[in-house]
Amino acid sequence: MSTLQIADGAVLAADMSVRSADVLADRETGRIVEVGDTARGDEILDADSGLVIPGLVNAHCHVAMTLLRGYADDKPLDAWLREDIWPTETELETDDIVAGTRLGAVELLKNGVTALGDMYFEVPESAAALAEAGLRARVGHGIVTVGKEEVTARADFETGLDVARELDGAFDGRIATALMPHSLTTAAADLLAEYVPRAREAGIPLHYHANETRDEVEPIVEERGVRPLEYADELGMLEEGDFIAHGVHTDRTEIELLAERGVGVAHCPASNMKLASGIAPVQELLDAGVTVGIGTDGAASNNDLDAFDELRDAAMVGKLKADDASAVSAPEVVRAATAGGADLLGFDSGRIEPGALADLAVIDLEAAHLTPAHDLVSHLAYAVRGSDVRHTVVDGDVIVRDREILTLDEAAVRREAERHAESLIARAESNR
Ligand SMILES: N[C@@H](CCSC[C@H]1O[C@@H](n2cnc3c(=O)[nH]cnc32)[C@H](O)[C@@H]1O)C(=O)O
Ligand SMILES: [Zn+2]
Repeated sequence: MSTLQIADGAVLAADMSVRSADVLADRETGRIVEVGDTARGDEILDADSGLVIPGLVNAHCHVAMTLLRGYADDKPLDAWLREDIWPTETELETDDIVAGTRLGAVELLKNGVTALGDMYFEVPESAAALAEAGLRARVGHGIVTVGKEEVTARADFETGLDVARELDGAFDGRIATALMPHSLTTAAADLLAEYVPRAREAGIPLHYHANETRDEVEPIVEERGVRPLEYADELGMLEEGDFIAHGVHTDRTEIELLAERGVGVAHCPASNMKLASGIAPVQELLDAGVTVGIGTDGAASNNDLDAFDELRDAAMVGKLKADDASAVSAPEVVRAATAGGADLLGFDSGRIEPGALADLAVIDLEAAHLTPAHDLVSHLAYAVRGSDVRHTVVDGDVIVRDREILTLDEAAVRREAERHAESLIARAESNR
């Protein structure tokens, strides 16, 4: 057994209590073996004056969209996708996506994110880039059929099913998959009816955008006479292990349906604010027993991948929505961003306890904005920033040490991303 000892820090336990302890991880199994006064490990990671937390889980993202960061802002979802994002995305080549994914991976890992849900295209290559950077991810090919011929639409579903089958468990289990139809309005009903059962046969869960905007809910209600999640249920798209993104405009019946089916929600507060989509009823979801995780969504609707920002946004808008300052409390958001997200993605992480995956982040508490330290859970929810992350560990391997990423050359990654972003935009604009 080769071990990593995260030494001399305070540790956040699953019950949200904090105590001084060392964490010992086995690098072969990638799991935590001991929390307490451990014997010396083979390698020591200094966590003095630090808080060891489960690595944050970014439950819903389109990582390679870092290339489109700041390219199109200040528009509602539908216009933003149709006028700016989709026309540009048609120009994306595999190496653009790899460059954007590496850039996103640097940002995520340096901000203490250890696992994510990623919906995009060129998944074999982007999943490899994520895993090689050191991230754990549940990935899928985003399937869109609107505006496509039947053959092309079907081919998109085939690609989605193929990558989900082929990549599940790849990279020593760091990569898991899902069938990812883009949304209930952008993926055709007849093809969903055909492919969802095929995913089930292969034991593949589903992930899709749902109830994100009002404009998405109304056409389904008008055309089918049921709420979007009832429609999803008719298609067999609400089974345990599935998770949706957003769930902003969900009514009581839909919330109960999610709870009954054991389907979780990746809440993306910044994206929902920026696109003026609305505010998800997070406290109601939690009260109903729905698992809630937190996601940044893509960098073009956020515009960064700092999961700590997201955690704070989730707490803030959760209170506004509930009209209650006690709603979406600090412990609740911290749990959502760690164990909640891990449960959504189906990873055995998000909790610091023996047997759990050793996916961890160490927060540097020596900062003016984190002084005094009355309550570290409060700090995690309201005061910590991504830049306070000192170390990040995945599978017991140190990926970020003293704010430096060890798996990638950050300067080279930034240069490459800049180059790909420029050429992508130039190609897209010359087509207009
Ligand atoms: N294969 C599809 C692409 C789907 S990937 C997932 C898509 O979700 C888009 N996206 C990013 N953020 C959001 C959001 O908040 N809501 C809905 N879609 C989004 C993203 O730009 C990307 O086009 C195609 O052929 O067009
Ligand atoms: Zn999204």
